[in-house]
Amino acid sequence: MDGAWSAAAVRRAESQLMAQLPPGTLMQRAAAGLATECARILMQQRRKRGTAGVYGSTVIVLAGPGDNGGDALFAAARLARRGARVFAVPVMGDRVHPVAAAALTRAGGRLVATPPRHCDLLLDGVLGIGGRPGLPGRAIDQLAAIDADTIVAVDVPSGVDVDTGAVPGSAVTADVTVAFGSRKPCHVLGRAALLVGRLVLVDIGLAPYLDPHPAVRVADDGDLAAWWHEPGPDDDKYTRGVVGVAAGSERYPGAAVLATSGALAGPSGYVRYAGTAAEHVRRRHPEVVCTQEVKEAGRVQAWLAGPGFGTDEAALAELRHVLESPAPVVLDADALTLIGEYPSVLSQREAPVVLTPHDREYERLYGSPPAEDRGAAAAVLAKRLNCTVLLKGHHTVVASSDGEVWANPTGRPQLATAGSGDVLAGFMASLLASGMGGAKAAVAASYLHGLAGGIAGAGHRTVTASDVARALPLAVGATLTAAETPSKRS
Ligand SMILES: NC(=O)C1=CN([C@@H]2O[C@H](COP(=O)(O)OP(=O)(O)OC[C@H]3O[C@@H](n4cnc5c(N)ncnc54)[C@H](OP(=O)(O)O)[C@@H]3O)[C@@H](O)[C@H]2O)[C@@H](O)CC1
Ligand SMILES: [K+]
Repeated sequence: MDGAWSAAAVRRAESQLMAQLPPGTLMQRAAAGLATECARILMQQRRKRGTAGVYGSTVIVLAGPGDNGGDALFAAARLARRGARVFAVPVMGDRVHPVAAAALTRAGGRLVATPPRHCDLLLDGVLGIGGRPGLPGRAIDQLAAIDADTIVAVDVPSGVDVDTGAVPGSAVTADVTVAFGSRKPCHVLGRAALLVGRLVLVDIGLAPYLDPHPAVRVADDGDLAAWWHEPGPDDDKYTRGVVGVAAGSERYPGAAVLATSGALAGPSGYVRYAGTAAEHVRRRHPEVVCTQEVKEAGRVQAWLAGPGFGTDEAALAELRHVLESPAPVVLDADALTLIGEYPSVLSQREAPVVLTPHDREYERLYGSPPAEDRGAAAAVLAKRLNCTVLLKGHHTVVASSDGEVWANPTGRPQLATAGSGDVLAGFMASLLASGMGGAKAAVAASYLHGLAGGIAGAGHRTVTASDVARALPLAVGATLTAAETPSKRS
């Protein structure tokens, strides 16, 4: 498991590490890693666009008053020694890291009030983990005036709320963010995560000192492999888990087809469908056993209820039947609307429930839209309803009722397509049926669904929900293989 640590947790780890090192060592490690990445970017730009490599390139630094500016200035000094023309602009009066500014000047860089209008690379060293949200006015003006081929944020895109990923004011939009020691929540949560661009982690030796419980957990291939239930020689279709899908209607048969596609792509051995779109499901998936009603479906190890299901009395009655079962349940789409209207139907429930709201559904359940701190927003709803909550978005968040928050690292815009959520919900129910716990199933489903979106959309192809369902087994295979041979994943 990987994670993202709050600014305070990073500072605690940093002070333990620094106590054992000569002064300035950590900043030099950070600056060296940053300069290496900048040099790589400049070389790539030369190959692609025929512009300068490091030698002869123009680099502008927006330098804030603290150590973040220090990192940027020391890295820029390294680039200046390799022949880059470096201009550093102090953006908070004259306050800049004095030792780093002197190092830059010695290397041939210049501190200026007005830099060139165009540069090959702009280093955002305005604010790091000591920054409050928002940017100083001079930084805003410079960002508007400078045309940069690539913007590299130092540690975090300046202006974001580091611990929550909220972006209440102006902030830098980076092409690449070079982060030191660990991810911070802003790299994986909320609108801030959209400003990060490609994230590069520089190892500065902090890992052994970080709290084992990060503020936000981030799953990796190893977690997925550890949680996955591989069928053994004694398994049969029942022991692998039976998943029940209560979805779709005469009006929305597609939701039933897509949700069962998702369920069939998962690890369970048997998929039952209960609902009025049975004919459509049977035609598309002859392996699914269909009934008209939940009551007739027989035993299952996990249910999905909700996609395309309707919100009328018949749907409410079916939802009640699902919730009466002792099996874990995923509630999606129309089931969330029904829970918002009749919250008492959840109150008797003891077996795990996973809710999968997008923002409007969240509002129906919670009474107000999710806060900009989406990790906290998911966690308060999870606690109130004693459920796991998967809050959908460009960076999906999962919160368990005991306060664990996970950010999904694999999401991508291609997944914002009709029916994609039905596939996700069906797949998640299959993971639950195979014995995975509520939060793990939600985390694993969003992780693999994101990878499947990438596989289906490779080569910038348009992606449909059916494509995502077809790509899910490939995503599973790639993840389990990569976990065995970590170097195989590019
Ligand atoms: N931790 C580590 O492991 C390592 C950390 N390292 C680096 O240190 C960075 C953290 O540096 P840092 O603590 O000096 O804080 P930083 O973010 O540069 O800025 C604080 C200054 O900004 C000001 N200020 C704040 N908000 C503002 C606003 N909205 N608008 C305007 N001004 C604002 C605030 O002034 P104040 O107003 O509070 O007086 C203060 O002067 C970290 O991100 C990483 O890059 C690496 O070198 C090595 C390993
Ligand atoms: K920064």
